[in-house]
Amino acid sequence: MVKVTVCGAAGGIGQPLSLLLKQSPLISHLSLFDIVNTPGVAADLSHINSASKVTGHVGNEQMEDALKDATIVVIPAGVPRKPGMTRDDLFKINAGIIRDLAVGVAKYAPKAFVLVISNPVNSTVPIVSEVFKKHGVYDAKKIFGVTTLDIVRASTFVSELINADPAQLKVPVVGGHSGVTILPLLSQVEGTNKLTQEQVEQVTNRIQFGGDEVVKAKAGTGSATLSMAFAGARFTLAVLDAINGKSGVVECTYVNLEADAEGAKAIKQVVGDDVAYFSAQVQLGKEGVAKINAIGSLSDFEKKLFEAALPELKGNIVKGASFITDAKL
Ligand SMILES: NC(=O)c1ccc[n+]([C@@H]2O[C@H](COP(=O)([O-])OP(=O)(O)OC[C@H]3O[C@@H](n4cnc5c(N)ncnc54)[C@H](O)[C@@H]3O)[C@@H](O)[C@H]2O)c1
Ligand SMILES: O=C(O)C[C@H](O)C(=O)O
Repeated sequence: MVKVTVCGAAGGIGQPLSLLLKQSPLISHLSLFDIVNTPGVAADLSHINSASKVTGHVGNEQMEDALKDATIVVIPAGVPRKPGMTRDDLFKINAGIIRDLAVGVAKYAPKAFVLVISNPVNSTVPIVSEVFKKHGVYDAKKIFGVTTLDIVRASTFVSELINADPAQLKVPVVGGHSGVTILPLLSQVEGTNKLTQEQVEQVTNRIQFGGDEVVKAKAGTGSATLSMAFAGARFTLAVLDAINGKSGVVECTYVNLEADAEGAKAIKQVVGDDVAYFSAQVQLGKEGVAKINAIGSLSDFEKKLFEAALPELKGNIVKGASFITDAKL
């Protein structure tokens, strides 16, 4: 039995993400949790003729049923940005939402893989980790920040410039998931040597601030939902493939570097010892993180991007972790 629980399943991301997951034969039970509307969403999805069972659960009293025995918990719960806001501006509302959901997962599905979509990802992932530590159920190999949308955007934007197939083009994007902490490694992509430095800088900026493009276009009604659902489903299905024993599953994702001590050593040589979380190319296995790949070679331009990213990333990590470590649960 493979149960996947989506927390925030009635939302802008949650609904299309659940639709995409309903189509997967790898899932036998799709459990939809939210503070509103999941019975309706579940009834609607349950008419789709794929084999999985769909259940809807609303509010804290139904949280245990929603979560128990889950193999994977995907979390797109919380508030999205409006124009003019940074992702960090969401911390004051979303930190508490993520903490409470993490407490539920730690109690009712302590062995689940946790896939965190809610922003600010750079801080919400440390929040989940610290809650799990407090409950004595922490496994760094199983807690992931979903940065797949950055990868999806990078494939789209770069392929337009080098005339490649966006579905096949792989562009590593490492670091974190907000503005300058998003680090696209274009120098590692075949075909980008024909780009001018100006093109490299422009497309890097577009990948780093792609989220703002959508927030601005949606003009106060939210942020990326459909592309995020696509990206979230891709990452969830990659994790499921790895759980099912498929080899060679590699995705960029934001993890605690403790998840792989050897991999961490190589990454810390580049980013310093005091960066606890980093999005890197991660080999996924049955138990979660199997190996964190090295960052690889960087151009001089990319080295400068790293310098700009690290202070903000470190601050975001400390802010998230201390929200739990400095509080009485
Ligand atoms: N990681 C990424 O790349 C990425 C991409 C896009 C959006 N996001 C983030 O995802 C989050 C959700 O975005 P959205 O557009 O779907 O927002 P939304 O407002 O449309 O949906 C959020 C849902 O969360 C639910 N919710 C609120 N508190 C909850 C709780 N305590 N338990 C369960 N559910 C709860 C709401 O009822 C709502 O249905 C935002 O924080 C946004 O910034 C992240
Ligand atoms: O930009 C946002 O706030 C949502 C998301 O993180 C994104 O990258 O689209």
